[in-house]
Amino acid sequence: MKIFPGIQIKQLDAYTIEQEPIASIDLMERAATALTGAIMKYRGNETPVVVFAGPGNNGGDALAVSRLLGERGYRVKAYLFNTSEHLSEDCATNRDRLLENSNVEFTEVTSKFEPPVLDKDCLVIDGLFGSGIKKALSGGFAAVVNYINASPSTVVSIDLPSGLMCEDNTYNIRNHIIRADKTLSLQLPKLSFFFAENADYLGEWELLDIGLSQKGIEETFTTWYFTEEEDIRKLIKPRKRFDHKGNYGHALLIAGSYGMAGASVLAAKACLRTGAGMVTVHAPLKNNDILQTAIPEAIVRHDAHEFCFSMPVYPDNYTAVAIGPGLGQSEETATALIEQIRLCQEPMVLDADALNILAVHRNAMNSIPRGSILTPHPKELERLVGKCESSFLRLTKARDLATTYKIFVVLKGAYTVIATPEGNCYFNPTGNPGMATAGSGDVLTGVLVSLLAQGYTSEESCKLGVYLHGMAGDMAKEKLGERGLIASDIAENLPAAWIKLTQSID
Ligand SMILES: NC(=O)C1=CN([C@@H]2O[C@H](COP(=O)(O)OP(=O)(O)OC[C@H]3O[C@@H](n4cnc5c(N)ncnc54)[C@H](OP(=O)(O)O)[C@@H]3O)[C@@H](O)[C@H]2O)[C@H](O)CC1
Ligand SMILES: [K+]
Repeated sequence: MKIFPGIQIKQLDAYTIEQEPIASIDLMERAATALTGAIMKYRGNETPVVVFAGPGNNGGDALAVSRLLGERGYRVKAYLFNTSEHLSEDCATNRDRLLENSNVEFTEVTSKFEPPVLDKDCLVIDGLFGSGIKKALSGGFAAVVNYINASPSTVVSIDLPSGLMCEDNTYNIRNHIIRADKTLSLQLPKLSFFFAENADYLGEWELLDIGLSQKGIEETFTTWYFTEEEDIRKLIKPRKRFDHKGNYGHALLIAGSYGMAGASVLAAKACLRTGAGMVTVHAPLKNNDILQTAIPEAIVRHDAHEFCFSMPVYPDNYTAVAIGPGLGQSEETATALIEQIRLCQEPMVLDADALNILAVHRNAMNSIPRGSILTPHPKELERLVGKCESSFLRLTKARDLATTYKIFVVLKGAYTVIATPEGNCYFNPTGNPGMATAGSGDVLTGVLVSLLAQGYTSEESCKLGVYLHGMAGDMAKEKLGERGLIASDIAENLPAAWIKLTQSID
């Protein structure tokens, strides 16, 4: 699914109006009908409703929703803020429709505003502003936002919480943004929905189909995408009757210093559970027994060093290489890592301490094979690119890193985002807060190198791997809940995630 900037949403709106064709006011009515349906599912008509409408089309939607809810037996009070005596055409038409023929208690606010009582049982519909704002709310509008936020009422926002911008909110005024319980967004998600610092404003968000032109959506350029299950299913390669383990690659995992053997166990297990034909773990001597006992399916290759990685591995015997989980950052390890990167010519996976070492030895970034996959969490990314003031700026820097070095950057978190060497960004929908637990990233590294070893391209491996990892976490959550979930559970649930993803394929 594509994610468009606000300006392109406006163009798409205009394109739909022209191409379908449909009158602008009728498109608004279609949006209002979808919104009304979703609100009716959320709260029955015993709930008193107070609507706050702004002067633009977001306000127009809100006034149309007021009328439709009124027709469906809801008790509705609607306030239209027309303080600069200028309404969008469709907003004005909806005001007139509301005045003409409805049981809605309507107030047009032109100067002084006497706020209504907003109690716990009341549902507030926030239609002050949507995708049309360009700067932070201020003055009277900020006061209304504060009044709504201070109330105990449940708040549903139309399209976006008023005051939140579609993309960059780095310099927005945070307490001038509506804190919604639910956001009903029209047709497509907005970029700002994917950023942690906006979660409390959005509440739960849901998309409503308002029939914007599919052709328009297909033809409109974007670099931002929200991955859907059907995109992922298309990537999966079938397995054939006469296949043998040689067909599914041999992954090399360089991981786990002494005391961190668990990282290599988790990654190796995940690598096997994702379907690699063979897995070799290169580990310090001291970790041999742990690995051989914990994961008998893996081959263990011994470093000359007892405690850490010190000896680069010739990569030609392997289909794909991953390095980093639990590796440590000693000087010997750093030197070996840099040499390892130089030896590798094919895309590799770099995670955890490999990234921390690269942050200190920036020159080595130039030796990373094109198409390699880096999997930083936000702190690791910041060590590589410097401090980021907001998630939007962090995304921009992750993308710059990907395009500069022609690599894939998998920035981990809720909605893990994959930045490609071409500068595209794919947000992943699967996963849950239970996965915020030690070792979760090691499992992802194992999944990614497994897919690379099986012959998936780097881009396919990132999209499929991140999705599968999140799905395994979601399946683990179904059985265990979020709090007690640990990284091994993610690895253990990879087979179940594969089964779910390949239903109707295998
Ligand atoms: N394609 C769709 O998804 C559809 C969306 N619809 C709805 O339309 C809105 C977007 O409507 P738009 O009129 O473009 O924008 P807004 O309603 O958000 O606000 C515009 C008005 O607000 C004024 N404004 C802007 N910033 C501020 C501010 N910081 N303080 C005060 N006032 C502000 C702006 O004034 P200008 O002087 O800048 O013109 C406008 O008056 C979308 O979110 C959906 O809800 C359609 O209904 C269906 C199709
Ligand atoms: K809104």
